[in-house]
Amino acid sequence: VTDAATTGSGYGVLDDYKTLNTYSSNGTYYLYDVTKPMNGVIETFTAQNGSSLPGYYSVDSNNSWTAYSQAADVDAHAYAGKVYDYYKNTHNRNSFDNNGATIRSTVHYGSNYNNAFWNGSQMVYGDGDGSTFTSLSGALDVVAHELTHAVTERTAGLQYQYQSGALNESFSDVFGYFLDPGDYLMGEDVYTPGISGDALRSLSNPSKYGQPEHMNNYVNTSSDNGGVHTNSGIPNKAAYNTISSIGKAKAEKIYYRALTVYLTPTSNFSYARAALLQSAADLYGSGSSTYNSVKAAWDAVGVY
Ligand SMILES: CCCCC[C@H](S)C(=O)N[C@@H](Cc1ccccc1)C(=O)N[C@@H](C)C(=O)O
Ligand SMILES: [Zn+2]
Repeated sequence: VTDAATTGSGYGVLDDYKTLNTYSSNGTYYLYDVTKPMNGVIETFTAQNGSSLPGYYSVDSNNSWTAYSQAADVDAHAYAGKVYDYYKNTHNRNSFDNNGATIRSTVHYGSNYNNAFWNGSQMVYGDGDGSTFTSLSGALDVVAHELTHAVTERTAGLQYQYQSGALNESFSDVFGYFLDPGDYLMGEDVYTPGISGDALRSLSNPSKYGQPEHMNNYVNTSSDNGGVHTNSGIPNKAAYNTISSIGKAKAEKIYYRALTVYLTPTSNFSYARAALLQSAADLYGSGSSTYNSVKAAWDAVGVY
């Protein structure tokens, strides 16, 4: 029996229809995408609500991925492909290692697991408990957040603690916005399925969801690796200030350059300001309005 790349279809977490890059072998279909250039494979697994990784290939008998239990698999696979395409088409980066590394996701991790993460090798998504979250792969900004951790790990290597950790989190949120620019909200598509209009975080209004948005309100804590999900509100607000003044197209070039050229494992907020200013100068000139907008964005959050 011949093995072949195939096109399947199915429904995502929000019951949205989509086509899928799949693979058929011996009469079974796999969420295994071989369509990317330079052999960058994208593959999706299920942990079947266990906690061992990667678990089992997500499979289907007829390439029609329509079961409710397959929705998280469908979105993890489709959205990983979208994030791959973004980094390739916008930044000419071939996967998170810029060398065609296989992008692996596992869904249905754990039981009622209200989170998603990059474990150093792959992306992992819980199904949520149905109240705080629904399946987290159902949001493109979540998938972009997690895959950006992989890019960060292979470039700046920002240590996941205190200010460098808050920057690590912020860059994941900011690229989550670049993938899902309809609003400045984070996770809104999968957060509190019973409540509309809310989100886990907001780039434009961090304080609405309990985050500081000025250095004067930096939270000194040892919990959550030094408050990485709290203090990310400060660089997130600076990013909102930047994007709203210079636009997405320029902002994403500046953010990608800072992440891949200037930031280091121990960079703090002040260094991130300098890295973004240098990137703006490199790309648009040191006296440019773009440069001045980045400067104003960080002045406004009290980081110099
Ligand atoms: C397992 C240990 C914790 C890992 C934290 C991962 S990287 C993370 O930051 N996950 C995101 C998921 C996300 C992303 C965008 C939008 C919504 C939700 C996150 O923010 N997790 C929150 C719930 C947290 O860990 O506090
Ligand atoms: Zn994260």
